Amino acid sequence: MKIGIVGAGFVGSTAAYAMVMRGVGSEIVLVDRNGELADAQARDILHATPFAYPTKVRAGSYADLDGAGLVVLAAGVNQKPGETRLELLTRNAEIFGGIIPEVLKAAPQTILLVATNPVDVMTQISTVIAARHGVPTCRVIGSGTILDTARYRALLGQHLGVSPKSVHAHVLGEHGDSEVLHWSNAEAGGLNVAVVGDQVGRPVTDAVKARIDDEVRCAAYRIIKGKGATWYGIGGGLARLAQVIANDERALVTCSMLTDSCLGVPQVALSLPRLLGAAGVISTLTPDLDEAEASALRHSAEVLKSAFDGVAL
Ligand SMILES: NC(=O)C1=CN([C@@H]2O[C@H](COP(=O)(O)OP(=O)(O)OC[C@H]3O[C@@H](n4cnc5c(N)ncnc54)[C@H](O)[C@@H]3O)[C@@H](O)[C@H]2O)C=CC1
Ligand SMILES: CC(=O)C(=O)O
Repeated sequence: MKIGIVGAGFVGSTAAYAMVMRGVGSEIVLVDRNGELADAQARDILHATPFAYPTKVRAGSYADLDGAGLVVLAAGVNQKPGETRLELLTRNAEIFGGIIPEVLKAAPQTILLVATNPVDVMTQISTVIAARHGVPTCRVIGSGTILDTARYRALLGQHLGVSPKSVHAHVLGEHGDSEVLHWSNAEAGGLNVAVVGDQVGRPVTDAVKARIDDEVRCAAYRIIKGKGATWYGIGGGLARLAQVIANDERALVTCSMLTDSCLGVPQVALSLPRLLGAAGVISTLTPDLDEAEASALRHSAEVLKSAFDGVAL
């Protein structure tokens, strides 16, 4: 599959590198308004292919996205220290208004995978713009909480002394401050993590849960304070989503998509467990939430809905 990436900064270039390392895609085209940057990133990543897979990597224009099965959107501004994702909305919405028609002119059949923040609202904006070009909702996906879910699994795995690959736990709702860690059904080895914690002598106490919640929810703020931006986690997450789509895996992932109704909040893009394959999102699962989790997810949906409603499109 040919993959386009618009925005060759930290996130876009790391996604391309992670795709090359995983052998995802046969060709990757990097597009950026800074053509010199896109060209330099493409050359640098191409030079890693002998150590990975023989992917063709190059910089290009929008016209070079012709025939792409997937286009990742990672263009726009990122957060400065202390800034929230939602504070980026006005600037990035304007940028997407220009980018999406160009992408769809070259690749009308593509799946759009949005990474730019605030990713859920940007996904909803992209869905509205793409619909004007005949693109169905299921082909406009946001990376959503793929990254937060990875952070949650990594930290839970670390606490339990268990591989994060054996931990099945999800972050739902906004990729952002109102996100919901789904504790009541977090599992490892088919058992609730609370039971696993007791059995391996590493109890998942309320204090442990509070620490993991804080580390997941505030991860971006802390990393941005230390190094200015985040890129490895999301780069890995975008490459994994691309792999699921390219291989028609029908994997269950937490990603964002415009959703008809979430706990009574209509027409909002947010993350829920979704079945993903070559055609995009095939179906969405309804998570089994306790009362507090349901209330937190409804609040998250309301935050996102109100942010989207404030955008002029
Ligand atoms: N969804 C997620 O989990 C994550 C999302 N992000 C978001 O990804 C976005 C990109 O972040 P970084 O790569 O760190 O920023 P960056 O500044 O390194 O890269 C952004 C790139 O977009 C390009 N760009 C800007 N306007 C453009 C336009 N109109 N057309 C083409 N290219 C354009 C810039 O030239 C720049 O190279 C930000 O919104 C950031 O918040 C970052 C980390 C995780
Ligand atoms: C920047 C961002 O969205 C993250 O690292 O979660």
